[in-house]
Amino acid sequence: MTVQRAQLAAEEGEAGAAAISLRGVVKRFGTFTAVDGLDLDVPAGSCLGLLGPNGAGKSTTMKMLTAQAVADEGAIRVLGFEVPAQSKQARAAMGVVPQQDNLDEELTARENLEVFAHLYRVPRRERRAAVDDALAIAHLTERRETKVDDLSGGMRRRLLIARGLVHRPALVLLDEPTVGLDPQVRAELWGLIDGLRSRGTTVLMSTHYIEEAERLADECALMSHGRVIARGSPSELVARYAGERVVEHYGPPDRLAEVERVARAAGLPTRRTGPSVSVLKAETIAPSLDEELGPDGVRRAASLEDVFVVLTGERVE
Ligand SMILES: Nc1ncnc2c1ncn2[C@@H]1O[C@H](COP(=O)(O)OP(=O)(O)OP(=O)(O)O)[C@@H](O)[C@H]1O
Repeated sequence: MTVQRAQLAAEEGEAGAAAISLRGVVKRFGTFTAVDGLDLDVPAGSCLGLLGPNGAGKSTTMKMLTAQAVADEGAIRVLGFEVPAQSKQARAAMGVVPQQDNLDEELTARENLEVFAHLYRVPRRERRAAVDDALAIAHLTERRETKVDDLSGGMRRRLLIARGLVHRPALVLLDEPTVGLDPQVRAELWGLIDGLRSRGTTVLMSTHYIEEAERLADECALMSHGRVIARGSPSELVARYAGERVVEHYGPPDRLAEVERVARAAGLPTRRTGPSVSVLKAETIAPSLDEELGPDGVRRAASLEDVFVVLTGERVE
């Protein structure tokens, strides 16, 4: 596919076209390799959740897509443009919502969006409608003349997202969109992100909140040590790595160690959660093994959190 053709396909959200493609991408900081041969495609029109523990390389990956960081090796293509060589064009076509709130507090919600509409070269006669649309998407129409300083934390976050949408990009990058927010504000933002997805905007969202990825992403790419170690829809990942059910055993440390030993000898994955050990893929446990594991297990449905912990060896927040 030619560059122009790929670009058109990605911009039009053609099924199967990759809006983002990374091949063999490496990023080093001194002797430390933060991104280690990353291959990743984000199909146009989908929402991909980049999930991983702290330090997995999610933010560095996002930064390389906007050329804020430059890869040491590999190839990156965003909406058909090569990055960093054509990063100016790529940045003009995508919306970026940063983790840090950098709104202009002295300006109103509307003025903040107007500045960006101008920066993103939205034609003058279309600017007003573009700003109005972005305000409406973020449910901020009634607050258009409110100074940012007087908006609540949740409203500011919605305005930050609206600002990333004002030039009607085909692709939006969201870096940890709800980090540190209370549950109510998080739920509001989830509604907003869900709306983007249903309008066909391609979304790449980094997060370390499992629930966020589970709730919003068509697919999750689980990152660890700078690579994607598993990818699929949340339900596919759960089925593949954790099965249908989990049995959770509570007890003193030696009892937990015993459960782990027995389960692992039978080839079943396990995870530790504070005072308990969970045995995954419990639906495959034969009656004799069930007896050996003991009657104290509590059964529950397997979750994406189980997958995260088993594959990354990390705890979740
Ligand atoms: N500018 C830098 N200089 C040196 N090391 C860096 C730099 N930026 C990132 N790193 C290191 O690279 C690794 C990956 O960082 P990155 O921020 O991409 O991870 P992350 O998955 O986004 O984690 P978090 O959720 O904590 O942001 C970390 O170990 C981090 O300390």
